[in-house]
Amino acid sequence: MPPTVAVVGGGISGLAACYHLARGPRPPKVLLLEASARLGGWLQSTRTADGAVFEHGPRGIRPGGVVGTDTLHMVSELGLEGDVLPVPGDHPASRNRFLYVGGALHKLPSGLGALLRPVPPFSRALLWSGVRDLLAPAGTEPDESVHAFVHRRFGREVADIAVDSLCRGVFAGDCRALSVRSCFPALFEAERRRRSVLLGLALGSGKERGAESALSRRARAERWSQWSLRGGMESLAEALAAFLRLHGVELRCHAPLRRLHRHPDGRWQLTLADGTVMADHLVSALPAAALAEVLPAEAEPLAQELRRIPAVSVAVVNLQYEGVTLPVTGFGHLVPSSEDASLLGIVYDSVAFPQHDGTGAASVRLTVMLGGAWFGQSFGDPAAASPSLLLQRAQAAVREQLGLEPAPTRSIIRVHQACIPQYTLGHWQRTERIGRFLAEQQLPLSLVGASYAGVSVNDCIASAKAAVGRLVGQPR
Ligand SMILES: Cc1cc2nc3c(=O)[nH]c(=O)nc-3n(C[C@H](O)[C@H](O)[C@H](O)COP(=O)(O)OP(=O)(O)OC[C@H]3O[C@@H](n4cnc5c(N)ncnc54)[C@H](O)[C@@H]3O)c2cc1C
Ligand SMILES: C=Cc1c2[nH]c(c1C)Cc1[nH]c(c(CCC(=O)O)c1C)Cc1[nH]c(c(C)c1CCC(=O)O)Cc1[nH]c(c(C)c1C=C)C2
Repeated sequence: MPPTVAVVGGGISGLAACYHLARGPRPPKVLLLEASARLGGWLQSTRTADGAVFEHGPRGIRPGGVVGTDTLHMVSELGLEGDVLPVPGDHPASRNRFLYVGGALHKLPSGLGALLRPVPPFSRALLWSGVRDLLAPAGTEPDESVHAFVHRRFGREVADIAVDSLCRGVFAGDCRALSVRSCFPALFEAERRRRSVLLGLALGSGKERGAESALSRRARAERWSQWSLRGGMESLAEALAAFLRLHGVELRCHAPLRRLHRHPDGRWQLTLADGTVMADHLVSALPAAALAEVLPAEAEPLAQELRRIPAVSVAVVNLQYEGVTLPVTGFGHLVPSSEDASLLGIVYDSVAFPQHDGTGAASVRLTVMLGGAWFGQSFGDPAAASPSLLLQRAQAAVREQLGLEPAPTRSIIRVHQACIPQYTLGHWQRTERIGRFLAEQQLPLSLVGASYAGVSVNDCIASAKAAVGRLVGQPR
């Protein structure tokens, strides 16, 4: 009898873990347990009768690097090539990103001009920040906040405006609390290797590639900045689920894991709402805090570390307008916390993916993201936040920041509780202690997912692939 591997959590990480388990030469028996009624986790797309697609979670995946190449390989294997919607390098959504500072939109600087003369909202030419980085001594701390690191290397303005906004646009987080070592490992390592971040990045290896496919070669040739799928990001979860069913993986929704016990024979006993299941190995694709709740008493030191990995809540408001024109064209804009802490930014979805506009009247689709690390102070308890207040805030921001006066013709409001893990200062020590505990106790447990080593969809898929590789003893 092949061993049984239970994968808990049916988000992209759990689905990808099942995918890599199922496609091996001698696959184990694989069982996926998901608490909710659907698979995909934060991959959530609403498709309307008129053919429009609204994303409530991720909306674009980066094609580059090992992880981006590997994801495109998986997408090819799933037969989704024909559904990929690329954003090529010369597209406005690739070239233009904006900051809303001092009551106005500013295109993020690019090109030589911006390097040599001051471009608002920055008061000095960015050349000076570059020179500072080339001359500043290397840091010696084992970790530092993203803000402190960028302030030290590039100066206060870059930290307060550009990097504050970047952390809001990726982690919905506060750059003064987030760890540079864990959130931006490439920057941290560049400084360690070459003393200067710019030098380190310029001389970095950059040659590593994942599993190539025709799709990844096309992405490189056309310099895609990101891609989506015709049916939205949720189609990736749907295609994975179809592949897994075909390969004999048992997929169970409405199956929350309540408790874990180690059976005397070494196997896990999983307590579900309607009975128990035995497994030789467990892959947890749960958020860290959810795993902490189900661990047995003897794993309390592990549970304590897991509880120290927090996550922030984000309100996602999708809006559709008819008969309006955006004042600028690009991916979207971010708002630094000094301008308005509660409003993270606005994505101009129609620019990157007009294919998702549907067949109705010419429309503009926007997504307003609110809250993040500032959710509590801005809107109170996310479990009780008022949808109408969030809608009002989102509409007001669109009016003020983009000048769109009419009321939207469609709106969808979602509050995602604890949806983006925060790698705060010292996260690397927490993950090391977690790894040590698992090894010392020889627990048949693998941890994958956004809580540990990267929040992007690519990183989640890569963490699942690496964990399965370690489990079955093969590089994958
Ligand atoms: C608003 C938003 C926008 C984003 N934008 C992007 C983007 O543009 N590009 C990008 O690359 N990434 C983006 N991300 C990040 C990325 O989408 C997530 O990090 C990723 O989807 C997390 O996947 P996961 O499988 O690790 O976790 P989750 O999606 O959280 O999945 C965990 C699953 O576990 C289940 N579960 C919980 N408890 C139990 C239990 N006890 N028993 C069984 N099941 C349980 C949950 O129901 C859930 O389905 C975004 C995220 C958000 C929230
Ligand atoms: C305003 C809030 C958010 C927006 N997107 C996210 C939040 C919290 C979440 C998110 N966005 C990206 C990722 C993946 C990161 C990766 O490594 O691939 C996640 C989790 C992609 C991304 N979005 C922006 C940037 C700079 C990045 C990093 C990758 C890249 O350069 O493409 C910018 C951005 N995000 C949002 C807006 C409005 C925005 C504006 C320019 C929305």
